[in-house]
Amino acid sequence: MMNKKILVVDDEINICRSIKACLQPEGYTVTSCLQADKAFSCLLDEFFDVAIIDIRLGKSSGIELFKQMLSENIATPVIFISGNASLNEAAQTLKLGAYDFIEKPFNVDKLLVTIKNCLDFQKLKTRVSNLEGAQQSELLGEHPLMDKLRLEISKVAKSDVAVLISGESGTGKELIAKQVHQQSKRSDHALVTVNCSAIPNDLIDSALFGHVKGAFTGADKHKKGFFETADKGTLFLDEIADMPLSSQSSLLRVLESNELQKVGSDKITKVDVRLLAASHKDLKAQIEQGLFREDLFYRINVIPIKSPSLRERSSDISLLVEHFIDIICQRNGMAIKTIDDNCNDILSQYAWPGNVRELLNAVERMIIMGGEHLTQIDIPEEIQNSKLKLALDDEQLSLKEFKQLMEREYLLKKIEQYNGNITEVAKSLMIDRTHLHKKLTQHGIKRHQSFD
Ligand SMILES: Nc1ncnc2c1ncn2[C@@H]1O[C@H](COP(=O)(O)OP(=O)(O)OP(=O)(O)O)[C@@H](O)[C@H]1O
Repeated sequence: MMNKKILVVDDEINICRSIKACLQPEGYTVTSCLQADKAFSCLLDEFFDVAIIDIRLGKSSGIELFKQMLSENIATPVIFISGNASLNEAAQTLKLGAYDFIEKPFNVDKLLVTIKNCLDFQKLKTRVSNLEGAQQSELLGEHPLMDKLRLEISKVAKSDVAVLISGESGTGKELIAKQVHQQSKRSDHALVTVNCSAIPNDLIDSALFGHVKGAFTGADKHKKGFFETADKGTLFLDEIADMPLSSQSSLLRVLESNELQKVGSDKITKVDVRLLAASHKDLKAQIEQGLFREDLFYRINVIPIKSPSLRERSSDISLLVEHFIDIICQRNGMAIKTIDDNCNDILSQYAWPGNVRELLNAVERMIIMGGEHLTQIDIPEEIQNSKLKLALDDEQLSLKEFKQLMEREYLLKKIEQYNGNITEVAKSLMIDRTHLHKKLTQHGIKRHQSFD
């Protein structure tokens, strides 16, 4: 049984009946509607794999219904049917993005083939967008901790259990969730990502479970929640520690029963969702402070995965930098820039509190502001300054080495301050230009393109 859901919208009851009679024996579940407004509320309430809509619906129009669907981001593909529509109207439906148009009276085989092609096309579209997503969501790193992480991902992807991804901010928790989804049997369906900290507390329930029209002030239409959008796919709840306690109870109920009630409704809707969650906060500490429900913690933490900080795998920094240079230059239509080897030493010594996200931003800044060959002076100041702090803390450093290091850092800072203008730098340091050039050679500071 293929169990695909089809919505038929036609104001002639006999057409609805005859389409139902052809589709049901083929394993389709068919819902019929005689009016556009009823059809629209069905589409808001439930997910359909295909909608078959008549262009002329008594007083209303199938094309208007389709426009309403587009404005609500209802992604159900539409096949239009009509016995008396003009060529112009047929062309209009296709232009708006309908999958196909069939003229009435149609033969059963033609309808069945069109539905099957439409379903195949949808499947292909999801695959292509997943593949595109997979390309952008490659987890880079050759450190053994990354090999371990990739192995864990491939194992959990084969199961359907809840996974809790922990790790500092910017370590790639969202990428891990994408990988788990893409490698799982749910990859032909949606991965819905929700950042719980970005939704106001009083709207979380309606965002997750949906609401019906009039459920609260401002609820002027029915709305599907993230759970229903993720039906048959994966729901990734990022920053789950920020979810209020009352919503945590509702979430637990839904996870245990696989059923939900929209806010303001007593109708029960079945959902089939795999849950992934992430937090950079320590959930055990949150439980102790009474901020997170212990029973929910056990429900979402069936398998824990830890995303390592960049500090723990600093040997991966040069590889990440090269990759980011390639993608950022390509994205901005620039020739690929090169980078000095000693930049990697400096970048590897920094603590990276914002992890890979901070590294990505730093490289982006260096590319935008720097020349064709990136050198130490292109590295953002706060990262350079951290080197001074490290030097001060380094008990192995001799006075001579410390003085050399300070001198080098000071020269770089001045060069940046005067945009590489050597005459100005020499003047500010109260030495002559020849002396300054000698110092630069001695410290291996290369001439930047904007030097004089
Ligand atoms: N191993 C990696 N390889 C390539 N890119 C990575 C890697 N880890 C993280 N990134 C990139 O770093 C950025 C931040 O990653 P992501 O959003 O997944 O982190 P996060 O842990 O979910 O952060 P937060 O806790 O703030 O939500 C993204 O642009 C992501 O593509």
